[in-house]
Amino acid sequence: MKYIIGIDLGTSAVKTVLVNTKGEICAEASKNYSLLHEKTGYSEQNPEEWIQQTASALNELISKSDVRPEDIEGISYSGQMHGLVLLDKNHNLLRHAILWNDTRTTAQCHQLYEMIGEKRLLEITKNQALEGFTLPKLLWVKEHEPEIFDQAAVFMLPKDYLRFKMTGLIHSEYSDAAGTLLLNVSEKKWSEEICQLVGIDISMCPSLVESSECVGTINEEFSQKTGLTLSTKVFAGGADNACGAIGAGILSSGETLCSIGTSGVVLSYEERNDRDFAGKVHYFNHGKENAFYTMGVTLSAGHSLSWFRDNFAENESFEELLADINNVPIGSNGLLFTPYLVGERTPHADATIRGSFIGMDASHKKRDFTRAVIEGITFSLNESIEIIRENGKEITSIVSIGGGAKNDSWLQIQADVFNTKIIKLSTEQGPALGAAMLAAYGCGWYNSLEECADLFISSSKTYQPKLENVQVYKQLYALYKEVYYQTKDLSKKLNQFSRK
Ligand SMILES: Nc1ncnc2c1ncn2[C@@H]1O[C@H](COP(=O)(O)OP(=O)(O)O)[C@@H](O)[C@H]1O
Ligand SMILES: O=C(CO)[C@@H](O)[C@H](O)COP(=O)(O)O
Repeated sequence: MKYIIGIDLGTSAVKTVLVNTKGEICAEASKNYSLLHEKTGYSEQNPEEWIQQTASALNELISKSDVRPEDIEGISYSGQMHGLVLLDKNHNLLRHAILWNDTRTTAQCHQLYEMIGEKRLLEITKNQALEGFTLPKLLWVKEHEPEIFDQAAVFMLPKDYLRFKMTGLIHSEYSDAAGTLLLNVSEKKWSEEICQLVGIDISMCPSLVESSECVGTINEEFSQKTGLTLSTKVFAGGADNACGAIGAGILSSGETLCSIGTSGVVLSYEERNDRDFAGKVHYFNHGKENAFYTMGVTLSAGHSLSWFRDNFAENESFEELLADINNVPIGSNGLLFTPYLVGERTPHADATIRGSFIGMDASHKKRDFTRAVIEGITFSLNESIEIIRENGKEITSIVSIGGGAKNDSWLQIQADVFNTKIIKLSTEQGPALGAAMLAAYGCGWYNSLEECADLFISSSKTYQPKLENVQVYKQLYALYKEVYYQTKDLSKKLNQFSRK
């Protein structure tokens, strides 16, 4: 039997899966790492930790599976998007990675509009200038750490750095490059025009390949660290949301995904490279060749729940914390939560907005707060669904993946708030499975990703919207949407008192 490995370099952990030719998951191993929040709005990670923890997860994966390393034919990647990794000319790291949920770059986003023009930026990249994207981070380093920027020879995205450490070779691929604001999304090439206008040398951009392309094999150093053989083929991989979509079978028009990890994402497949969403949702290249997707992002989706648990229910598992939410009525007894812990992306591109509980009263218990957090995250994702629907998409079913798809009550809440059927898959491995599928397809096991999806993916349960719940949620959702406008200015004023 032959095997492939999928690696998902997430924000909270690296997850690895070993899959056989029948699409069966034979082993899983995961290792956590930390987030560094040195100041309000900052979010960084040490890329060396990604490498150490991936090596340790792969070691565990191989030893517990008992497969012969020479039977592992291919390996591929999914990675948290947008993070900036900077290397010098000898390919040494210059600083910690600045991550997708770091919001220090509001000034650089304004500068980008001044240098390029909002309309032209949108024409080339299909996206707005948002704090989370890579180019504003590059400009921030240029302005605030010139001594580091002067040494920078190449920039990389998180999983591309991991692949580089495993092969010694530097590449980028379209699905992740799309999230940098340096890619001409429809023409699939780095934009010389943007590089020139913002003063970035285009040689800093790694060469581009397709997600399923073989870029090399495992190098000596990583083989020694993990037990992988030098003959295992390495495929480029994709952005975590592209891989999440592949791993959920979102491979043709009309298919939509909801992924609740640290962030929350609503993603809809697009065949064409020329649709105009006016930057209201992201428009990126898929991991499937010449395909695209639109996507709305809630920055703190799962993060809001883990923040709540870590601070107010420290010793409880997510299962324990959520056990009681069905004993709380829809609307959490008059409590609303907005999940703006680190600002927001869709539909409000606003780095200074902060979260709130509205409607607290003396009768509220912890379970009311817990349900309010779950409902608030789901309302926020519904704002992205609303934009996609308003632009002519009919959404009649959504595949739900990520940590947020582990809980039955939450899946029913998604069906009721989104007013559509929700499909839960039989494996929880979304992006890691998508990465494994890229390796399986790249190895030539199947003629297409679709053929691979038929074998690898199956649904385990569906959740239908309940009409009476849908009606109540519609009223609550209208109130939820008002909270942003009512708290926007307050958040700005409070900002001066936040931790610097
Ligand atoms: N059993 C569970 N029930 C509900 N939510 C969960 C559960 N387990 C994890 N989560 C949520 O999922 C999030 C982690 O999702 P995951 O997809 O593993 O994240 P990432 O890929 O961002 O590292 C947690 O922050 C938490 O909010
Ligand atoms: O910024 C985005 C997408 O634009 C995030 O979705 C990141 O890609 C991180 O994802 P998770 O770690 O939450 O899966």
